[in-house]
Amino acid sequence: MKMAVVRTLSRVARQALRTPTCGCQPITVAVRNISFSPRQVTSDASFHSVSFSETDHPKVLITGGLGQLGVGLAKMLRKRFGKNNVILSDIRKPPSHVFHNGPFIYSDILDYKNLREIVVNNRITWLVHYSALLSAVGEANVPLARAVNITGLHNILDIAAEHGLRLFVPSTIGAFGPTSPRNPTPDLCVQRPRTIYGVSKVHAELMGEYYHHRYGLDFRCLRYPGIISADSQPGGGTTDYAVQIFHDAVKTGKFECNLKPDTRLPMMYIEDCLRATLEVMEAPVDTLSMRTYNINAMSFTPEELGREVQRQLPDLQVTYHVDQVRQAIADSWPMNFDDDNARRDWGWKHEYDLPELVQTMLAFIGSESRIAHAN
Ligand SMILES: NC(=O)C1=CN([C@@H]2O[C@H](COP(=O)(O)OP(=O)(O)OC[C@H]3O[C@@H](n4cnc5c(N)ncnc54)[C@H](O)[C@@H]3O)[C@@H](O)[C@H]2O)C=CC1
Ligand SMILES: CC(=O)[C@H](N)C(=O)O
Repeated sequence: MKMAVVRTLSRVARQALRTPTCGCQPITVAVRNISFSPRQVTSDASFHSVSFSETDHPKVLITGGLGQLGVGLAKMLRKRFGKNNVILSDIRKPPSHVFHNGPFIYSDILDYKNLREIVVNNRITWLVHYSALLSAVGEANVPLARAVNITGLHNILDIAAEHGLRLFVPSTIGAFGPTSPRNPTPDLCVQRPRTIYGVSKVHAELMGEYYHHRYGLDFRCLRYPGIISADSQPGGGTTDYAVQIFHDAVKTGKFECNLKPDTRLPMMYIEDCLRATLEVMEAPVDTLSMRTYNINAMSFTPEELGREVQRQLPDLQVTYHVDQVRQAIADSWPMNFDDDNARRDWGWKHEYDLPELVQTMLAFIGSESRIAHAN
């Protein structure tokens, strides 16, 4: 009796593997090659895949483009691919310098139809998905973080798969947790983050890789360290202190840090981060042995950063008033990031270490503040 049941189950399983009953296509067939959408399958579906020859310029859409990273990325991509080939989008109103520097469009990633209309009407071929709630603001509003970072990502994945887009989704050092090896953290290890931000980013990594294997989606993902930029403000993360210190050092000569002096985290200057993003997007498929890579540049504590800033501005006073939420998050994140695979596979190489970072940031913010005083 038992053997008969086992035989029947094995037969059913073999059949199920041969002929999917879910209406899905066999695993080996890429979604764009057979005009099949994981979201919308109709009996008379007539989707066509976008033909994108490698010699053409891509047509890029950046979601969440008004945050810390999007405007800088658009500027770099527009230099390379032409102003009108890169569209910034967000749910916020763009400042006038952004609005007048190239195409901007309203797009809420939770509105699937609107997203699809933008992709179709503008013949988008690359999608850079920057919309997200970061670690600290995510903990302050978990339902919204879950909606934007998880439901929004589902919309992006389906649209990218349906229209044969090359999709970049950034992940983060925050995709690791207290049980991950922290010094250094390799690409593949335990990932049990304790924030909704981290959980949503692990979900994004896994879903993107799943869509790649299941539907042939050209998904590419880099885990960014904390990003430091002079002309854009961070959006509510744990690593924000490393941007604020430069503004306060120049403007007031005093900085109150919300992390403990010995909290070590991986960091990167924005120029390196944006260049890495373009490089991985342009990397030939056969160089990518993985679809999610760590990238790194440097690693420091608030105390070490303060000392380096004081080499240029010796009067800077640094004090500490620890934010318990951010400290708990930082204590669960990598201290150092192992990015050997990115360096080996597609030639990743950072240009800014701590001294160059500090010089560049102070030069930029100092000259802005001198211009502001002169006006
Ligand atoms: N800045 C950093 O240090 C790091 C950033 N990343 C990732 O890079 C990406 C970009 O980061 P940032 O520019 O720093 O983020 P940010 O927080 O500065 O900007 C995110 C943008 O998403 C937009 N947004 C929110 N809800 C939206 C919705 N429903 N539809 C469309 N847009 C929406 C916001 O208006 C905002 O402009 C994020 O995915 C983030 O997780 C990863 C690691 C480090
Ligand atoms: C490292 C990140 O992902 C971000 N800057 C944050 O601190 O939340």
